[in-house]
Amino acid sequence: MKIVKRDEMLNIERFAIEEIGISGAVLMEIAGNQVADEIIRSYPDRSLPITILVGSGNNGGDGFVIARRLFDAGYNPAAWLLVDPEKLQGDALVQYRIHTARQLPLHSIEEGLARLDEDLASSEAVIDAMLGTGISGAVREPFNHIIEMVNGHGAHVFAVDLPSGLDCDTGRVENVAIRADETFTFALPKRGFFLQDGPSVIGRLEVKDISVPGTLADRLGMELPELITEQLAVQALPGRPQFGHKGTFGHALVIGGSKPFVGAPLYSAHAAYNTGAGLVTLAIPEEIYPVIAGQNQLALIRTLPGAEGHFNGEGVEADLFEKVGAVAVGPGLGRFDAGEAFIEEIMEHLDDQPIIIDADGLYHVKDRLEMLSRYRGAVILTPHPGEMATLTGRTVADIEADRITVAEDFARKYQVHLVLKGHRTIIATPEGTWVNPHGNDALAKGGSGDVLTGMIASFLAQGAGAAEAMQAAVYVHAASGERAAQKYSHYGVTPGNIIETGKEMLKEMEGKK
Ligand SMILES: NC(=O)C1=CN([C@@H]2O[C@H](COP(=O)(O)OP(=O)(O)OC[C@H]3O[C@@H](n4cnc5c(N)ncnc54)[C@H](O)[C@@H]3O)[C@@H](O)[C@H]2O)[C@@H](O)CC1
Ligand SMILES: [K+]
Repeated sequence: MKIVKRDEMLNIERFAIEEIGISGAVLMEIAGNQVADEIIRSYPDRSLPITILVGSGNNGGDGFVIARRLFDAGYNPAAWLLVDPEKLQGDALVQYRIHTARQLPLHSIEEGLARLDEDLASSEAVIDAMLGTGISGAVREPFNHIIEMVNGHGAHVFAVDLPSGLDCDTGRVENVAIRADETFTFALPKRGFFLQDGPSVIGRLEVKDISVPGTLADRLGMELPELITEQLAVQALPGRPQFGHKGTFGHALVIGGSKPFVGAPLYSAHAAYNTGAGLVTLAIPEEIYPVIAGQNQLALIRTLPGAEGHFNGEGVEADLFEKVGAVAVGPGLGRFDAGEAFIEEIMEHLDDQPIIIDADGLYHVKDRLEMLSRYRGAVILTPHPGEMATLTGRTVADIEADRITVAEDFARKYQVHLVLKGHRTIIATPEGTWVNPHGNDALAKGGSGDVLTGMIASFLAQGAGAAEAMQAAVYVHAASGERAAQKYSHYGVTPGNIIETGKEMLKEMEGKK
């Protein structure tokens, strides 16, 4: 499913209205019906107190449709028009006229905010049809006060298209925004849901079909980021030939580890093994061999010479890469003087196998990005925002302000594949962009990134293309975080739990393949 900005959504809708010939009022009718149906499904009790907040634009028009449909279904919602009816235009005015012609009850803002607050205080559900994609700037009076009133009460809040106050494109909340429990968005998910404040105000997101399919975006030649869904991840997952042997499923090489970071390469190697790699080799500095050997029963171990608890940059020889299908360098690597040259040498030994560069591996390539552009195979970088700041010379705040654009620009400029981690991970490649709506705070722990790296390496070794391996791994990793938090609490999830739960996710996914 594609993700859109305001102008893109408007262009698609304009095309649907002008070229396809489905009128705006019809779209509004479908949109309002879709939300009303959800509310009726959620609350079969017709006596439930519901307040509907209707704004001045087409988002308010949707609110009129919802109100009418709920009255027709036997509910008695308190519908509040929050602007002077003189200000209504277009399809919203059409809906207002239908509402009044039907002689359905309608409260006016003239009755005062105190009276509205009484309705809000006694409501079980509030429907926010105040502001949608058309918002510009900070929320103005009286909507700012009304939003604070809604957020101050405990009712279940349904946002229509988007929570009022959220910017559709940037995900920024300028002053206030509705904190929705559920957002029913129309046609396509909006970009702001996945950026900045978006994820914390949208609640559960559901995309409602309003007869404006995403395929219209293709017809208009729009290149849009795509949402990572289970279905997409299932397709991306490499196949498993039934009679394959360990060679069929590839050999992943993980290069990393140092005295302070012994666990990191182990997590990567174990994640690779537990997601299907045929063979995993762990290349570590010789100094940490005893600790690693004591904790590892799965991977083959290769030691390289070290100094002061790190690699010393030597010992990178051709046989290390024999029959290796994918390489991950960085987990637990740490920083050492020869780091830059070490990674350069690794890349020189490779033919065109995909290479993932993670953690301090990223630090060591920050001044050698052209080397990455020149590499014959796929280069996958997996920075968190801090590492992305190091790679780009920008601030973390800059990166977080528009993660999608930052990731896209970097991937195109250096012709690399990027997993920009964080709350709503972005995958950007020279060919396309994907946004991951899954994951939670349970993943925000040391070791979690090492697991992700291992999963990507594993899928690459099993023959997935770079973009597919990233999509499948990002999905499995994030969805496992969500699933594991249900079992072990958000506090208690460990990277090991992510690996274990990842197997449950894979079990479900292979059944759908
Ligand atoms: N265009 C279409 O074909 C469809 C649009 N739909 C609905 O239409 C919405 C977009 O409608 P509009 O473009 O009319 O925009 P909105 O209804 O989102 O908002 C525009 C109105 O809000 C006011 N406004 C803007 N910024 C404000 C601020 N900061 N503080 C207070 N008031 C502010 C404007 O004066 C204007 O009256 C979508 O979100 C969706 O809900 C749906 O009915 C489906 C079809
Ligand atoms: K809204």
